[in-house]
Amino acid sequence: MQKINIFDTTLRDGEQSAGVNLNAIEKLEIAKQLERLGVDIMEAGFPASSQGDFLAVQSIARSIRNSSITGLARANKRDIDIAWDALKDSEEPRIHIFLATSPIHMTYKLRKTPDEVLESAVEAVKYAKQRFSHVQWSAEDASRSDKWFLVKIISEVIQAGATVINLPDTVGYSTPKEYGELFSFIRENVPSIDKVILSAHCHDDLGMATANSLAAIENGVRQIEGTINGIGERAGNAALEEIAVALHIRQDYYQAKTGLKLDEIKHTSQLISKLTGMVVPGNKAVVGANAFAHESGIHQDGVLKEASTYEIITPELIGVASNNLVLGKHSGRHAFKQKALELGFELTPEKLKDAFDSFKALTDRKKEVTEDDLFAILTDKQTEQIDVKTYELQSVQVQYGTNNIPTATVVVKSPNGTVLEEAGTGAGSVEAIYNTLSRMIDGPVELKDYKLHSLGSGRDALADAFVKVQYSGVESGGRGSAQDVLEASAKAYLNAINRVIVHEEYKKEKLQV
Ligand SMILES: CC(=O)SCCNC(=O)CCNC(=O)[C@H](O)C(C)(C)COP(=O)(O)OP(=O)(O)OC[C@H]1O[C@@H](n2cnc3c(N)ncnc32)[C@H](O)[C@@H]1OP(=O)(O)O
Ligand SMILES: CC(C)C(=O)C(=O)O
Ligand SMILES: [Mg+2]
Repeated sequence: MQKINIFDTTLRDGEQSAGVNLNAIEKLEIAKQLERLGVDIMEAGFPASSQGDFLAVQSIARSIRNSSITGLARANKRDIDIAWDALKDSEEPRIHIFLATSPIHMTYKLRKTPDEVLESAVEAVKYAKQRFSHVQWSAEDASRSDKWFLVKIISEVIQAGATVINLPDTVGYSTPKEYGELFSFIRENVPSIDKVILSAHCHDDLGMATANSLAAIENGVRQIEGTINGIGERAGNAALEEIAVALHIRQDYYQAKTGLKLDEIKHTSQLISKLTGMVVPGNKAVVGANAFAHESGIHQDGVLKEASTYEIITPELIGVASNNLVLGKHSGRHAFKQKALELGFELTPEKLKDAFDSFKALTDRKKEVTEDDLFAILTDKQTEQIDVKTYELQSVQVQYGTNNIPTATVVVKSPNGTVLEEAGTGAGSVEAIYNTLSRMIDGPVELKDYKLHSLGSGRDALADAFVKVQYSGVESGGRGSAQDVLEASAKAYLNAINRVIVHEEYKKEKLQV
């Protein structure tokens, strides 16, 4: 059975999804979960792209021990130097250098001749090799590149010291047959190809990212790149959970496996969805809410008689509903802590106490506390920086009538401890709250996006609100969950502002060290 290395780029290419903006604290939480999932390599970011990304990559490189950490760099010395500074404390520092090789990218974007691109690639790999023992080189837009040019440049970067060669389908243009043949061609024509690991990196513009990745495996690729939930630039990257489960279920066909702990998939997917605000579609393969739901009579009849009639994947395989510990009004701290651990949360005693208090408050208002509810509470606590003073919602009240102008009265504790109270109106209840809150915040806030959905099912399901605001020169996303949609909306708005404040403090603290 061939082992396939999983290279997760949720924190780099995944974060390139339009509207997604994770701060360093959230990135570290995701990295810890990716480590639990068992990814072999984690691309933590693009250190030269911003100070925030540099700090995030550095903190991940210093904290994660069971996955290799890498960072992206362009083919220039500055990006490589910055990547080294961010990654040098990791267990096994590795760098990912990319440079486009297609005529269209070389001519119009890089404005370089093929010879100049070849020279830059070789120079960059040689330079990186002076520090990094693992150097991955990617031929950006490989699937639209001239194959003989690829043979030439790959041969030379291998000679310069590259240890992994990645041939991305950058714009999701390739078909499975073509993409597989590209790898066969390279394997046949680059004499030194056995010295390196070949990697595939697919995008989903034509909906073929998973199929293309699997075709690459059939043609000798030993590393697959992708993201959880398939998030990423434009239509996204290949969804790693789909590839890992496909290899597991169709071991008979592929004769290959990954080292992923498949029962961590659901938790990882939920965490990433919650922190990025990118909702997983119900019909999404493997992790969608309906992935194991049988609706029609003939299917239900078949499943009742013998599950394998319509069920090729069990929910337990990916970690859904694996235990019976039900939490409610009468549960205590021990059961709560146990449940938190089962859900993959290791909270400090202080945060665990806060989470327990929120859970108890919820049991007073809600008959049944579901795993989705617990997940929301625990994620909020886990990513909260309790030592930074932020805005705190104390109360929100809205008067609404079909013939009245909605009016909100909001009480908020500001970071300096002052309790502020304001009232304001809006075209709707949420707008009334947001107009009021914006007057209470120090500095202008511009609302860019607002989304609301329910967590789980049932009439007392929690509301989960997601907003995007522009504040202090930064675009920031915020989340809030509560039983009431208006409270969830108010919390999400303040959370977006607080994330900017926390991140500024985090940067100040890290840059002083
Ligand atoms: C396929 C991918 O996913 S690639 C990764 C894409 N990810 C990102 O771009 C996210 C982060 N990016 C950023 O924050 C910014 O683009 C930065 C900080 C990296 C660069 O910002 P700027 O210096 O303002 O440059 P800008 O983004 O406008 O243009 C990119 C420049 O890099 C050059 N470039 C692009 N790819 C490469 C490469 N692989 N190696 C060297 N130079 C490159 C372009 O030709 C252009 O150079 P020019 O200024 O001489 O024309
Ligand atoms: C940086 C490279 C590997 C990339 O993301 C792509 O080509 O899609
Ligand atoms: Mg990509």
